[in-house]
Amino acid sequence: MVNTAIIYQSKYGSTEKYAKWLYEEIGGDLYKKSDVSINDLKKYDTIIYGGGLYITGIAGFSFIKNNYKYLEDKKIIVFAVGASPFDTGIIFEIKGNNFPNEMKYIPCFYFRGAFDDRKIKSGDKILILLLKKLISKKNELDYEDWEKAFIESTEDSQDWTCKEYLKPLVEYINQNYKE
Ligand SMILES: Cc1cc2nc3c(=O)[nH]c(=O)nc-3n(C[C@H](O)[C@H](O)[C@H](O)COP(=O)(O)O)c2cc1C
Repeated sequence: MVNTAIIYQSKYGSTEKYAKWLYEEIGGDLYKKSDVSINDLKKYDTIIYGGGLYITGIAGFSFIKNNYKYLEDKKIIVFAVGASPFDTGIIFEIKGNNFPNEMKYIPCFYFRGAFDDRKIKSGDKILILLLKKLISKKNELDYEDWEKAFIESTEDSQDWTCKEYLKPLVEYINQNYKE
């Protein structure tokens, strides 16, 4: 798809992996969020934004939210990458936590990422300790999905990234946006 920009923000590489796999599948132009300005996006019909999940927020998504008025005439698709296992409620949760009302119609996809304790940056190490402390004060039965996955995945290194997860997104694009 020539007229498509895939933009991503990735801290530890999972979202980047999915963005690159997607680029291999559908083409277009691939950008790190830090390398692109809203002006650069004027020429595209379709904008696909991907970001890692950090304490339920999609990394860098304010770039899309804050510039939404310039993007309203475009087709937008969002994907998020996190440690939580996939279930049908997760898209609802991600949208609830990240999408303002006027953006709720935007299609959103979720892919499972990775967690490697050895690669965690020092700022995140402190955050992880604090989060673990907070979460562990709750009754295990009350854990949100991401909290459960967070506690389990931070015990060990895990890599759930898999190209197959992209299938629903690629199918969606082929069905709806193929020129
Ligand atoms: C401080 C911290 C907070 C996180 N919060 C969440 C979260 O809320 N939900 C989730 O599913 N995964 C969470 N994760 C896991 C990351 O989303 C996961 O490692 C993902 O693969 C990161 O993608 P990236 O490497 O492209 O940034 C968190 C990880 C860290 C280090």
